[in-house]
Amino acid sequence: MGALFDLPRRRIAPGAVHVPGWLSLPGQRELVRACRGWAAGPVPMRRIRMPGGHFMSVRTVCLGWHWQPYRYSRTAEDAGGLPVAPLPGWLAELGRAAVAEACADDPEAGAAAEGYSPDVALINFYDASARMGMHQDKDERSAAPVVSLSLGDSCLFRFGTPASRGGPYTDVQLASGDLFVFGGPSRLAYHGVPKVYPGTADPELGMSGGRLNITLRVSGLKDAAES
Ligand SMILES: O=C(O)CCC(=O)C(=O)O
Ligand SMILES: [Fe+2]
Repeated sequence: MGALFDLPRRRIAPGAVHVPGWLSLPGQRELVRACRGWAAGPVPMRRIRMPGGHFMSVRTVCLGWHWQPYRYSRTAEDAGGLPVAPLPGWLAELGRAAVAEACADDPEAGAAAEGYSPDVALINFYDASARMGMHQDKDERSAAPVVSLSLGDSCLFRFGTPASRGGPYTDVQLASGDLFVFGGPSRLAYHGVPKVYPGTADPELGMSGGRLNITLRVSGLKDAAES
């Protein structure tokens, strides 16, 4: 990589890398602005209703493909029925750079990163009391890594293994600007967000509170084979 200096990079599990401070403050501000726009529609940011009837505490809006438990579609049947907004090219490009950054110690994985082409983004907003239970990201039909970008308040991110929801796991603090990539043997690892730390964001960020998380994914889906 042509980085000016080496960012600290922590391997959390095989295929899972945490890069603190990857996004600059101006870069974070730009993403926060973009998230505001996406949250406004055409598909509104909403609480997802789970099959058991309860609603997630996190609010979510999608780009590229709309996710609801447990499938992707091009239209938001559970949120007004409109077509989901496209995933902008610059965001896919950012995802490519993220995978390259995470793989900087691993030339083979780094070469594969050049072909990384995410077509789904989930944008999650956490207020002070929101959290996300342990789950796998497994509705994609691709083994390509998931890229996670954090903005706003810090959180506790719990990262386990693909084998069990119950652990063992590693607890990581994700702060604004942090990158987390999980792929390879960790692609289907259980993970969740048990806690957000209110008031920890830089006031310069332009968020009045809460945490945003953007995950970029490769759906592996084609329009003709929607599921
Ligand atoms: O908010 C996070 O850091 C994780 C989000 C997540 O796991 C998901 O959207 O599937
Ligand atoms: Fe997830």
